[in-house]
Amino acid sequence: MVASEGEDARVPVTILTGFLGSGKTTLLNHLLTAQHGKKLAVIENEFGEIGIDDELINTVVQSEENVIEMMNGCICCTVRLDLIQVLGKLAKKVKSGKLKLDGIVIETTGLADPAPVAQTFFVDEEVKAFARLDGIVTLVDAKHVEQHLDEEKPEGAENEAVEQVAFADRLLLNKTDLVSAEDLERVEKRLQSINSLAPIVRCHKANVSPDNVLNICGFDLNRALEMDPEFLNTEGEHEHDSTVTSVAISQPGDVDLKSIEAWIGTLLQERGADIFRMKGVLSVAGSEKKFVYHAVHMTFNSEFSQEWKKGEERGSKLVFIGKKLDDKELRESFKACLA
Ligand SMILES: Nc1nc2c(ncn2[C@@H]2O[C@H](COP(=O)(O)OP(=O)(O)OP(=O)(O)O)[C@@H](O)[C@H]2O)c(=O)[nH]1
Repeated sequence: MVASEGEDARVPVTILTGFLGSGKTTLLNHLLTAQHGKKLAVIENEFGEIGIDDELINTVVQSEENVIEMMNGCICCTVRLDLIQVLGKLAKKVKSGKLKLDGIVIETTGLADPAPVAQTFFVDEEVKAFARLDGIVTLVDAKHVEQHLDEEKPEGAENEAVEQVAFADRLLLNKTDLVSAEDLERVEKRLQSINSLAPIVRCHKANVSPDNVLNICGFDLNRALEMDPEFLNTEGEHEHDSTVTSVAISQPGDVDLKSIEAWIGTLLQERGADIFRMKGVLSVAGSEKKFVYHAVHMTFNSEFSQEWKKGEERGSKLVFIGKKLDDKELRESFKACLA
């Protein structure tokens, strides 16, 4: 597409944010399968040292059609330079005519503050010339958001859930099936009290029209500066709540389904308040399919999904994010479930 005079020809960028388990990957899967005719590049960022989200993105759409880039680590701190690099790589391909791109979607980790990610699009000259920040879209888990907004943080640490709502250009109030109409009203009022400008779209399974997410022309630098006068200060420090940590387990071989179910059941019951997020792709003995599970606090979902491919090494990957996680204990109790 050739831009007409006055039109911004830069690639629009959407930052997808939202607390752990709010539905970002679910939305991404919709965006990648919807018939909008746009070619998107997706940049995935994960907290924790092993990647698992790429497994959770519908492999059908992980085709040549879409460009998926992975980055591990916290996007708002250490991996900012990686982000600039990934964007630089995309810019080069677009410039040389190898790639035509209608949009870039950056999925941040559930614990990221979107402001420093947004800042990248205003302070790095090369990035600025190639891409424009179109909007910050924040997924909100209707069932758990209040608990995270209310959370007392250690001195100096920011509340990421609040930042994510405050910086949103659009709020997608997801998981409407898990709460009552009164709860929804109350949550909506709470969101408006933090951010009165962002329109709120209610949804189930993050099923919204791509028009609600892509090319919304939502980001306004002046508003960002009003909220945070230090928005463009690259030296600015921010501190995460260090009591929230992650444990990642990667284990070759098969697990026994019954033992795993019992183990997860106990964790949900006994640790559901402290474990914000669990997810895993497991190799279950006797099954040709991958066993995928998700938990957001005590809400649990699991299914046998895609088949193991021929020649693919079978094994399990699990991630836990939360408070008071005991690395050693989690590993040992998981090992007891091996087949
Ligand atoms: N009941 C219900 N579950 C949902 C809804 N949307 C998403 N989920 C489930 O919530 C879980 C988390 O969804 P994800 O899309 O992985 O969330 P996420 O924000 O990408 O999670 P992280 O990347 O770990 O922060 C999955 O089991 C989803 O199937 C919804 O509207 N209702």
